[in-house]
Amino acid sequence: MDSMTFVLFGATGDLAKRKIYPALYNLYVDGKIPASFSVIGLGRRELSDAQFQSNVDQSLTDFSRRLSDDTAQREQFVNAFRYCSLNNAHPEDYKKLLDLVTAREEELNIPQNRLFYLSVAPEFFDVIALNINESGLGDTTGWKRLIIEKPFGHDLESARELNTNLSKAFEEDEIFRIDHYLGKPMVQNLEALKFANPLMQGIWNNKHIANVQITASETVGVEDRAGYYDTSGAIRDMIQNHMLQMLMMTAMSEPKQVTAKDIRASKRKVIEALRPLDEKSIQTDIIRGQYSAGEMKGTQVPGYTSEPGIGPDSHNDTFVAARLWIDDEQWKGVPFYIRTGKRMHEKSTRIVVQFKDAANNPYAANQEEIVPNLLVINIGPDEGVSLQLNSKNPFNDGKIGTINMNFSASQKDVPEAYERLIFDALRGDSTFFAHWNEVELSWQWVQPVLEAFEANRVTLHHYPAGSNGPEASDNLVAENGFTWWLDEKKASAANVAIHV
Ligand SMILES: NC(=O)C1=CN([C@@H]2O[C@H](COP(=O)(O)OP(=O)(O)OC[C@H]3O[C@@H](n4cnc5c(N)ncnc54)[C@H](OP(=O)(O)O)[C@@H]3O)[C@@H](O)[C@H]2O)C=CC1
Ligand SMILES: O=C1O[C@H](COP(=O)(O)O)[C@@H](O)[C@H](O)[C@H]1O
Repeated sequence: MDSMTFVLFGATGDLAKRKIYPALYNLYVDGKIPASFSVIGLGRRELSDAQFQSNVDQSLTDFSRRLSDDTAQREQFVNAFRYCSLNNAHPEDYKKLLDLVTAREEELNIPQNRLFYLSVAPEFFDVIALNINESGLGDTTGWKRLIIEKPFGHDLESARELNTNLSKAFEEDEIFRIDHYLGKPMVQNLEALKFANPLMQGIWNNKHIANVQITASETVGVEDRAGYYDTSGAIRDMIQNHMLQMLMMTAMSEPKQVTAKDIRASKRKVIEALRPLDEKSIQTDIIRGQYSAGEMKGTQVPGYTSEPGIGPDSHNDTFVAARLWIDDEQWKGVPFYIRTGKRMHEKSTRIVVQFKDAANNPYAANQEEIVPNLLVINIGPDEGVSLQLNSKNPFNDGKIGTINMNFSASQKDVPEAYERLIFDALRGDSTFFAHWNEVELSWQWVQPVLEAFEANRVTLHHYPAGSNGPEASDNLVAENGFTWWLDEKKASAANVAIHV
């Protein structure tokens, strides 16, 4: 691993303290970052190095998944941090930053390898890249890389504009666009599950698969992010990025080799083959929802429009379900359903693959109940895979019953998504970062939906907090003769479609 300088914009922010410092620390403890490294934290407020180091240390106490007993090691880690007060929009501040970065490189005698991490609001992404370029910070004799947080644009046009601006300062292979779902172990495991097992490889197609369901349900509501979420909604917050990324990872065909280039090429083929939505299919294949007041684990919670910071007339989507079609030979005729929502019954991210029924089922004549074979990939909070099969039940006169073969992947102390992703960026492996083509094509698919939502041309279904979303989402899968698998509890209260 190359020695390097980690330049962190937004070093006094929430993400830095909750995710980035603990991730760096755990990598350090595991010997996964170079012995000689320097971190330069940036923010507008004035802090001394000692104050900054103490804040970093506190964030480890508060958020690290583990703390080493070795206090000398922790001290050494924190000593690598320096702080520089900088306003993202002030070019003169970048000169000061360049001086500090260079001085530290000389002091530590390390090459000019610089990783710039933009943990700041998206409106700063362009201006920071521009200033890095113009100040000379980007003129290194080593490598330079940029890690950029979401959201990558607000719509297709702004994403393209952002990309054009970033590419004036960084090449595509220097840009690491974070989608933290790509850092989740079971999402990363999808390729191995499919391609390292001939059993799966042979049946991963429309001859054997009836439908695929990808769910990311959350129990939390808007929390304290009203300003961001009310202008984003589930469609931008989850569908454009995490959900489409999971769809690409699930549907992609075998890459030539297990390299970033080939995996990304396979993913790109999926998103390219995604059937575009027209006005008619937006009406039939997209379900928009918003939570109303309801009960979560015995506690009454307010509806979305009564949340702090949200106006009573908000039409924002807190739930989206969609039916997608991948128009290629492998997936022709197989519906892919995706859905995500806040204030739902349970926190669960999972992929359920339902296999087709056998063409000839000799047990049908005996009127025995044969259930579909299901492959369930649990992404979180529990991680694992289970396969639902039919089998004779010795305790029930040898009648056919359902068995589940379970593999639980949950382990204590596994690296978190940010840890894996930062480690990959440090070693220049972009496999689990979103390539610009994927981001652009995702926005392209989503764009007509954004416009239809904004013009209020899609029914907004209200679902009670604590339910599995609007009934319309159940109907979406029922139309093809399916049901959402593994929904523990159906909404008891009626769902109401209120207006168009
Ligand atoms: N928090 C989270 O869980 C997640 C966050 N993200 C993304 O990460 C990014 C950062 O989020 P988060 O940490 O929550 O944001 P915060 O609002 O907590 O932090 C923002 C940071 O930006 C700095 N900042 C703000 N304005 C300026 C400026 N003009 N010049 C220099 N620095 C400035 C602030 O420092 P100071 O006040 O000292 O100027 C602070 O360090 C965003 O893009 C967000 O969408 C993505 C996923 C999850
Ligand atoms: O990116 C985001 O993801 C979280 C859900 O992430 P998870 O890892 O807990 O599944 C979501 O709550 C948030 O709104 C969104 O911005």
